[in-house]
Amino acid sequence: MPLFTEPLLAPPPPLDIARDALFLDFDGTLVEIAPRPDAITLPPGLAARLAALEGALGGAFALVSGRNLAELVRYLDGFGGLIIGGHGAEARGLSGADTPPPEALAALQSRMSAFARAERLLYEPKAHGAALHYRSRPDFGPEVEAFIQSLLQQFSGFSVQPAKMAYELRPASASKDRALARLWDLPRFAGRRPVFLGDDTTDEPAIAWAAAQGGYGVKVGPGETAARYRLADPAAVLSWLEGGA
Ligand SMILES: O=P(O)(O)OC[C@H]1O[C@H](O[C@H]2O[C@H](CO)[C@@H](O)[C@H](O)[C@H]2O)[C@H](O)[C@@H](O)[C@@H]1O
Repeated sequence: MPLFTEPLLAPPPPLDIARDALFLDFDGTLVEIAPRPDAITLPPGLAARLAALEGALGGAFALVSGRNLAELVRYLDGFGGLIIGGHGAEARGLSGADTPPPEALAALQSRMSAFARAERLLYEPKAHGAALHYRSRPDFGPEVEAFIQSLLQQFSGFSVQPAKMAYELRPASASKDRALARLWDLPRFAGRRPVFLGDDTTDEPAIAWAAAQGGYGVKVGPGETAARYRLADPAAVLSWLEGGA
């Protein structure tokens, strides 16, 4: 008898463009995970495809990522819609939504960068935090986590954000679900049902938020989740978005 360690979930029903509001994560959801953050390969015509989707949804669409907003804007040149970056700390298209960077940001980044150099890790500075990637040293996760936890004792205003082969520190007040709750007041979302697609731990609060508003979440890839549906990978996401799942 097979032993299932995670819920078996069906693919989502087709998107209802007249009724749904769509929120998409970036890394691992639209774009395959790569060895380094700057080594991703964008699916052909991604920005134009997102722009078309946004139009079809009457603007009820946003990209919601942990990445720096500036990077997302650069990768998606040609898509002019709503973007949430920095795990909810930054926004394009929503005035007054940006979280001020925590006061201790520069000191914190200097400690993380020095640790990365000493331990041969990849350091990723962010506008509101920073990440330590240990993909090149896959067994080193516990040490990275312990170091990140130790920083929490010394610098206030941050929360730990686990990511795929990485640990990040982000502003404690920023999260994807809180950012979505702010977006949700925009007139374009009125009367719609939120649908959130994501692949990682940072996406689970947003998945729960979508369900609490009467919508649903879709987990991309394997792993435990509160989502109602699952798609295997970014290729399956793109196919579903184009009506082919
Ligand atoms: O919220 P997301 O759009 O999913 O962003 C989460 C983090 O994604 C990036 O890191 C991850 O993807 C990299 C590229 O595939 C990969 O090399 C890394 O191991 C993953 O953790 C990004 O670098 C982070 O800033 C995002 O927070």
